[in-house]
Amino acid sequence: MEKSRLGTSDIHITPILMGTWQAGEAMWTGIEDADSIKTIRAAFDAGITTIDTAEIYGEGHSEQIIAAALSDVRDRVEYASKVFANHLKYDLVIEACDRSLKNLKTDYIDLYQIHWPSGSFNSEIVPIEETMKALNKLKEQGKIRSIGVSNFNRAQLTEASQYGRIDSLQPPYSLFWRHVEKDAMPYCIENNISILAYSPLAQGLLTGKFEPGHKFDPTDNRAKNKLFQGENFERAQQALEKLRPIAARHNCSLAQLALAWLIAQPQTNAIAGARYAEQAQDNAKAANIQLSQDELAEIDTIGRIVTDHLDENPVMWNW
Ligand SMILES: NC(=O)c1ccc[n+]([C@@H]2O[C@H](COP(=O)([O-])OP(=O)(O)OC[C@H]3O[C@@H](n4cnc5c(N)ncnc54)[C@H](OP(=O)(O)O)[C@@H]3O)[C@@H](O)[C@H]2O)c1
Repeated sequence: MEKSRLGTSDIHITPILMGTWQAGEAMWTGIEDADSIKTIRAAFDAGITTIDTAEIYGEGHSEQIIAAALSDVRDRVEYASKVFANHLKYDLVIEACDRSLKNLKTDYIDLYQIHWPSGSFNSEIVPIEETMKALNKLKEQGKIRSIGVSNFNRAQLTEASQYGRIDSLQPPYSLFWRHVEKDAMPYCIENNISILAYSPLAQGLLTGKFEPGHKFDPTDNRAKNKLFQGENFERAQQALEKLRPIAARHNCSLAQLALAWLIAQPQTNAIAGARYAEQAQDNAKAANIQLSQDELAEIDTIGRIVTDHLDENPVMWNW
């Protein structure tokens, strides 16, 4: 898989990243640790070398699973982890990073991201200058190789950039939710900041596997995702019907088509979550699909059937 530079850093990342929010028994997804380890290893074997995690995913369990899957190939993978909104004070950032290093069984994290802006989830307000000071210190010490932010809007990203180099933004971004294009994306393009899109399959909706009337298990948080409800869901089905012939022309799945469209957007890489090895393998193949300019424009228009009717992030509850 051809890698690209992360921001202006000397790190190179794959266009499809492996998302590990779902990894392991600590999460609601009901996946056994051994299966998550196999899934992450399958992603690596399929060419995905950049792995996204966070201290809050299973309270460090996701990071431990990544270490179990990939420690023997550490020099061939890039780890991206995150510090949560309740750990943004100087000392807490340093401690959180040390915990993540221990969980990941490594002495450096390639990309360390602020997961949510201070104040999110009722966390204490911490000036961004203080958090950036800690991140710059960690970078100086070689514990992290680059700094990123997630769920920041343009104003927050601009402010954080005053205190140090930001190499990536991780926003929710898919064919069905494109708010970042109007907000922070132009700033990222001007300033050479990579976009690492999360929920790129709209939590699985873009795979086309959910039929009308689908009922989620009550423990599945997607039951609260507005894209899976009412008119949004109906519009999504209309859009998916229009995408099917394009996918058929490329002999690919709808998931691959949605990811291929996304990674063709400026400076954009996609963090695809996968519960099973087959899903990770399927997603990795999206990197080989070449869409023409006409097809990109056609897919763009189809996506608007859904996204233009949404006025807030449908997957807001997510981590
Ligand atoms: N920064 C943040 O605040 C934030 C927030 C959310 C996520 N993330 C990151 O982004 C990653 C991805 O986001 P996400 O998990 O929310 O959404 P996603 O990647 O859009 O969807 C992932 C889900 O789609 C289904 N799926 C994936 N590939 C498939 C395939 N090839 N065929 C069929 N089904 C497939 C799986 O669910 P089922 O098997 O259950 O159907 C999987 O759990 C996370 O793992 C995490 O690393 C970050």
